[in-house]
Amino acid sequence: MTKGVIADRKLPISISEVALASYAAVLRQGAENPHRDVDVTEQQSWLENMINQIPDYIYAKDLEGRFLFANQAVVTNNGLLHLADLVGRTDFDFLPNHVAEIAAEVERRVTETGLPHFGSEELAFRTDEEQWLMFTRVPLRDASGAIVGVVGASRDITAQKSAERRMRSQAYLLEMIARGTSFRDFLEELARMIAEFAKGVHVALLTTGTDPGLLHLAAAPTLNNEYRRRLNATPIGSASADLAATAAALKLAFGGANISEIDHQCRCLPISDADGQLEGVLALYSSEDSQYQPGFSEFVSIAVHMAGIAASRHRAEARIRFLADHDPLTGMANRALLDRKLTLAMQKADSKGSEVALAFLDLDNFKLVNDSLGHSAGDQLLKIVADRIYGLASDHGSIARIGGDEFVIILEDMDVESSLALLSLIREAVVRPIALDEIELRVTCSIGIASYPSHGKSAGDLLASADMAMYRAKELGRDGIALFTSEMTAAVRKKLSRTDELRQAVLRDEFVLHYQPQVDVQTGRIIAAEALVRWQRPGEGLVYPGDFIALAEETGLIMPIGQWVLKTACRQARAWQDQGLRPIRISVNVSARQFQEERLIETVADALHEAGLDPSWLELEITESLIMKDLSGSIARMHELQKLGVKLAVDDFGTGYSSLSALKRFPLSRLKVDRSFIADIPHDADDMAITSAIISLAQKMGLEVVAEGVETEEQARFLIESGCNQIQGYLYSRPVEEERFSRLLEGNGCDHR
Ligand SMILES: Nc1nc2c(ncn2[C@@H]2O[C@H](COP(=O)(O)O[C@H]3[C@@H](O)[C@H](n4cnc5c(=O)[nH]c(N)nc54)O[C@@H]3COP(=O)(O)O)[C@@H](O)[C@H]2O)c(=O)[nH]1
Repeated sequence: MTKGVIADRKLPISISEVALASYAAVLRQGAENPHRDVDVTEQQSWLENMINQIPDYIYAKDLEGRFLFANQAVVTNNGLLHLADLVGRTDFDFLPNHVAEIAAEVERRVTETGLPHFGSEELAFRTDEEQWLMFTRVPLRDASGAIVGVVGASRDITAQKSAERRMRSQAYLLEMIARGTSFRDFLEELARMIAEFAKGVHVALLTTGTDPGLLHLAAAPTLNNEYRRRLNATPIGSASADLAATAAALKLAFGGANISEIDHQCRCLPISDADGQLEGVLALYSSEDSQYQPGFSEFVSIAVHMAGIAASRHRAEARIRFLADHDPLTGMANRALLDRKLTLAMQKADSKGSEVALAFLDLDNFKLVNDSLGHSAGDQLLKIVADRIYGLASDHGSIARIGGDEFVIILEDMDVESSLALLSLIREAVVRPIALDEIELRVTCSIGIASYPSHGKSAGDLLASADMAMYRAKELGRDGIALFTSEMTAAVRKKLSRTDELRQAVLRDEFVLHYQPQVDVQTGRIIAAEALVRWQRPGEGLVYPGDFIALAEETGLIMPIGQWVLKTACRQARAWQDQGLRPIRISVNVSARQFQEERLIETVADALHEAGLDPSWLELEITESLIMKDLSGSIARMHELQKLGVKLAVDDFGTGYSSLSALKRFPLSRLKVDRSFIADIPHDADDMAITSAIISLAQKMGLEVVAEGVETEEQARFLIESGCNQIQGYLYSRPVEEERFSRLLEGNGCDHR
């Protein structure tokens, strides 16, 4: 009846064991009390009926293994109808010898030792389907207690065994996922496991790949190469959710191989990741002859779920691997991958004796886009620019994004000259209008080119050369292309050391303010002082702002310098007031970076507060071109400053192309006519016309107007005649140190209050 002892274990007493014990007790009672024959017969029939209702297998055998008794389940399981057909026969009459021998051996041990044998799990081979039984065997004793045979009971535990197996498989699959087994190996193992749960069923696991709409065969362990080839690149049913269409396509591919005579059914189950995105399908090919183990469907559901988890993990790992080498925004190579690609390109060029052109592309004023339109608009713009660069350059080389708005293009087998045509096309493509939501933008770029092997022997050096060339393009007015020259290295070295010196100057407090008076020509009084910074560089003397402000702006050092200027100027204005001098306005230049800095309002308020200066005595000079770079942002900022109570003046007025309608929106107190218009008065009629137009414009708008750079009497006369009463320039005084300015103020007519 059974074969193959798998394991021994104690079980809680089952109903069949109770029945067995009762039956043995009844037999014993009958033997011990002959006067109760009738009762015993009745009881025996009652007991037999009861035992026959039990689905477990219960039997008794003599010492030779012959059946003495069995319930109906045993009779039926041996293919018989009546107990009488079984009694007297042995397992050897029903089972192959080697199988019957296993049971006989266990029963022999029980009868010889008198020890019961509890809970062995045995695989039954009677049915075509796998069947597991749990056996218990106890000695059968006669009235004297002598062992006369064996009583056995077994229970079908196939469902329990299959549940255990499912659990084990599930645990194994989870372990594979946790161990990071490759997705392909995982699917191979999964397909094998499913195939083991059903005979005559073929399993194919297909995954979605880079080709949209196609499924790629990942695992089909029971299929030969011809089938596998046919199944690969099967189209996914429309909208990927149409699994019936997918199944039909897979069935067609399977049948198309014409290997099997049998008409197979194809069932498709979607494999989805945690977000419900289709990652692949599980295709099951079955025929009428297919046989399934209990719990097959449950295992398939678990398998599909596990495949989804593995797919999610696989996707996450692939993403992590991708991000290690790529820029997440544009998908382009990042700096690490660029270095590797560039090194490889250089090695190839060495072996071929060719050149590599390297272009460094930086967008001009990209920060303004970010600051004024927000980072999301900035990101959109970068993606569009990246696409344009990619569209033109991808056939010729590799492209990387290595910083916010910095792109690098490696052009293999190209010298600098031949790369120029392509890079010009890229520059033109970048500058084409870009539509962002409702705004249309234009952004220019500066490109620097360096060439291997002439301009750098390592990837780092070559990139630094291209970077220097790009900076040269910026210096030349942006929106252009510059080639690297060896002089640039010297210039860059100089710039680097200058930056370092400037940084040290900030730490060592090497700055000083000079003050230039602004005079009311009607009264001859000094009405304001412009604070102008100088760098007292040890061993070099005074360095003027023209030689370091741009560098400070570029390196960000303008922030601490500007803060110092603001504080010192406010303190000085207050000090003059404290000395009893007539209060005058102090005018301070604010650079682009300072103006855009978030904490500007706080910085100004702090400087005023620390100095104890009334805000109305502080004027901030902002250049017209700075305002025009981001008109609405600048106006908003100007209003914030105005709320503090400080005055605002537009420096270099007339050079920044502000429209009249824009000018009306600026909360200004003064316009400063740029000295470039004053310089050629009285010789340049155009400048004179412009100057008088600016003056009358200011008057009409109710603004004060001051002319800077006034060096001659003629210039002053012209300005006074044109209606400009405030004048600043060498004619009255150069910028001077604080002490000298105090004396100027003291001796300036009715200086004292
Ligand atoms: N962000 C900051 N910028 C500053 C600061 N201090 C100065 N600056 C900027 O540097 C520019 C040059 O300044 P400077 O070399 O001091 O030149 C000033 C005057 O010396 C010069 N000037 C004045 N009168 C005349 C003249 O009659 N002729 C002539 N050729 N030059 C003259 O003009 C400069 C002042 O110009 P402006 O500011 O436009 O009124 C200077 O322009 C500032 O932008 C600082 O602290 N922060």
